[in-house]
Amino acid sequence: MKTLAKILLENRQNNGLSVRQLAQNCGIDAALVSKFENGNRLPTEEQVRLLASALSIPFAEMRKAWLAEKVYQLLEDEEDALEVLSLAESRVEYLVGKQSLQLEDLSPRVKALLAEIDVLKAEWQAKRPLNQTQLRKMKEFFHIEYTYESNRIEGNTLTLQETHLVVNEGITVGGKSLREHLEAINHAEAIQYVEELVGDALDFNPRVLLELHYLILKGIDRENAGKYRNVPVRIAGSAHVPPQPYLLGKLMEDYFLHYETQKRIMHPVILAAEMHERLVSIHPFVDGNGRSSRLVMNLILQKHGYTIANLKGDYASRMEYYRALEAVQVNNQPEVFYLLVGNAVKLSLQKHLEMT
Ligand SMILES: Nc1ncnc2c1ncn2[C@@H]1O[C@H](COP(=O)(O)OP(=O)(O)OP(=O)(O)O)[C@@H](O)[C@H]1O
Repeated sequence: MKTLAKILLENRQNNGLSVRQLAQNCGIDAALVSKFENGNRLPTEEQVRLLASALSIPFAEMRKAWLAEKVYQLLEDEEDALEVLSLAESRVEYLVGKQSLQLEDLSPRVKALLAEIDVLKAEWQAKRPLNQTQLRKMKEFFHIEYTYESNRIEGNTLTLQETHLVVNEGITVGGKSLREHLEAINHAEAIQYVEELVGDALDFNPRVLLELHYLILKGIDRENAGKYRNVPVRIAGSAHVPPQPYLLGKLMEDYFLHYETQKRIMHPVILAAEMHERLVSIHPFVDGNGRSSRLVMNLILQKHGYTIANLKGDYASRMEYYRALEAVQVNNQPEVFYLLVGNAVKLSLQKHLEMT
């Protein structure tokens, strides 16, 4: 890209104008115009507008060169200029990258899956109201399965049956650590909180996220439960490096802003997948990011009338989940993750329908 100085000089010469003539045409002092052309001074935005008009250059084009020059001037003496630029770039991508994603932007494969899901959802909703005992039993079944699988992703070794005994019967399982017991109990409590929110006017917001995280780490990590991290983190085995802690405040602000702007635009399944992926990619907590993000996804899904999407914790499924996250983070390809979440939503609706 040409510098602003070069654009000015070349366009003035191509227009057959002297510096004085150009200065007269745009009402700017000739000495100042010379400084702009030499790169010794940067015009104001208004001066860029006047120069663009006098030289018949589209203002938007010239403004881009002007903004790039401003960024350059800001960073030219910085030792870590490239690193700062790449951090700023990821912020900008995050802000504008997918903001306008709408149904028509999705691939035919994702759209077809969403169409199937919405047929199933309509069938599920047509079953309402379900018998209360039946509903309670179903919830008990799916909540335990969800706690089991989500904690299994995290490395918890309780079996499905043991998870049931710990959560529903209050039984201690021999040979399993206190932490594993607490993880099961905490996750079940966090689902309960999600359930309350589903029936409540309160929408997903920063306080809800911190509360969910607090419930996940309650009694396990008092120092970090319900708090954003203030240390850098790495995700084991992943090429994705979560942002430095000093960026978290702004990133989380953007995260919730994104939710507010997209919640009435995006398809709910895509919205839920995105809020999940963005949260684990930012990785705002020292621990418990995956479990919290999966709960956020399920809060959004259930608020829109879908059933709990359960990502499985067996080795192959876990690898598929991590690969799908990396595809978004490293290659900016969210499709695989949308399909993964979409398939989990579809399976969940099918299982719920089979049980009615
Ligand atoms: N590229 C990636 N590869 C693997 N995991 C990733 C990646 N990006 C984000 N993650 C997320 O990081 C989570 C692990 O982070 P963390 O240990 O803080 O969460 P957790 O809730 O304690 O554990 P888990 O999510 O494994 O249950 C993964 O579950 C996944 O959701």
